[in-house]
Amino acid sequence: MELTTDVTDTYSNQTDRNQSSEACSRDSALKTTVFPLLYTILFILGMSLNGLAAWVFLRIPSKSHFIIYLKNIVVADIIMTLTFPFKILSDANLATVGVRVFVCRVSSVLFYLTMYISILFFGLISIDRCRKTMWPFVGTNARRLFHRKLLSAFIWTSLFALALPNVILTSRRNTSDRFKCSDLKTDLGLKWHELVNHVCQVIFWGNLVTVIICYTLISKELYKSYARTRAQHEARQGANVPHRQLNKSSIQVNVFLVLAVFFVCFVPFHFARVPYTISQTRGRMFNCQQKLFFFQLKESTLWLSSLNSVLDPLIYFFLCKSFRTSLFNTLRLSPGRCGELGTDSTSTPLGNTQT
Ligand SMILES: Nc1ncnc2c1ncn2[C@@H]1O[C@H](COP(=O)(O)OP(=O)(O)O)[C@@H](O)[C@H]1O
Repeated sequence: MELTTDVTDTYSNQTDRNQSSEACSRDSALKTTVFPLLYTILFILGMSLNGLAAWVFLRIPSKSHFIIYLKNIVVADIIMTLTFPFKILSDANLATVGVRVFVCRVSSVLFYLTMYISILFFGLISIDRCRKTMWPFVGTNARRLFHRKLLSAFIWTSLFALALPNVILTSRRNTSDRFKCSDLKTDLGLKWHELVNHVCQVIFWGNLVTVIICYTLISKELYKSYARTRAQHEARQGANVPHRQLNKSSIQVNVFLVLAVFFVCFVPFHFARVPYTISQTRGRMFNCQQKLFFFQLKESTLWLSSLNSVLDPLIYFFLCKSFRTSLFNTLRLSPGRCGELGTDSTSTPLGNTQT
């Protein structure tokens, strides 16, 4: 009798575990179908738009800080886009174990590396746009341009050095075919993974504050300049000037493009990342349902971050006049009304730059 009860208990425990591991399996339709489809769209758009952007930027000399930063973002976006096919295959369960290990060890690490490189260069772009707005007549010279190139190399090298241990310390053999990236990490690897995520949170929130401060200063400066121009115009004509209104709204859209991209793409991920990293490194604090929830939240917001690689080319188009001109020349198109985006005198110091 006792034996029967024991066996029944063991059986029901086993069944519970199986049921709960099924309920907690990551292999939902969201992971295996929806995200692979969404990433395929991003891959096609990202390769086309960033390929075109790289081709255009190759024709533009690095004559300003702004262009140097944008070129760095194009390179980061292309590398990020190239990691998507591995993620698609792995998430859709179409990849071999070897490819899934490669995703954990190399391609995901490259993905995050390029994401934080883009975030850092966005911060630098905001500072540069702010400087241009406050001191529009201060130019640059070869020495300063060289310093910006050195700074770019420093950013790539230091983020690479920070991410490299995530590759090296993902060295444990998988014991089953169903494994998570954290299962492949050594104890030190898990600690490093947590540390890197904390550092990356600091990088992100630091840059977000920088972008907000810079664009608030830019908006103020622009408004002053707009009010001045409008007053001069009204003094001359003594009437309302509707076409100015149109220019003002186009300026504001451009000013807030960088901010909007930053908020939509990166803020949700950085909120979701905190509990997910804790669930990876201190697993006992959560049950498997909670872990699954944090994973799905992280994956959904990660897609928004990946969307950044497709939205960046829009930023080049709207904020960089040299890019637009070179693009229209390359495609042998007439700029039409788009040429006006960067020629509005009130917007010259802003993002809508001649550089
Ligand atoms: N901010 C980061 N910088 C560099 N590498 C990272 C970063 N965040 C995670 N990684 C690495 O990317 C790989 C995938 O991590 P993660 O997305 O957390 O795992 P999972 O795909 O299992 O959810 C791991 O090797 C991890 O250490």
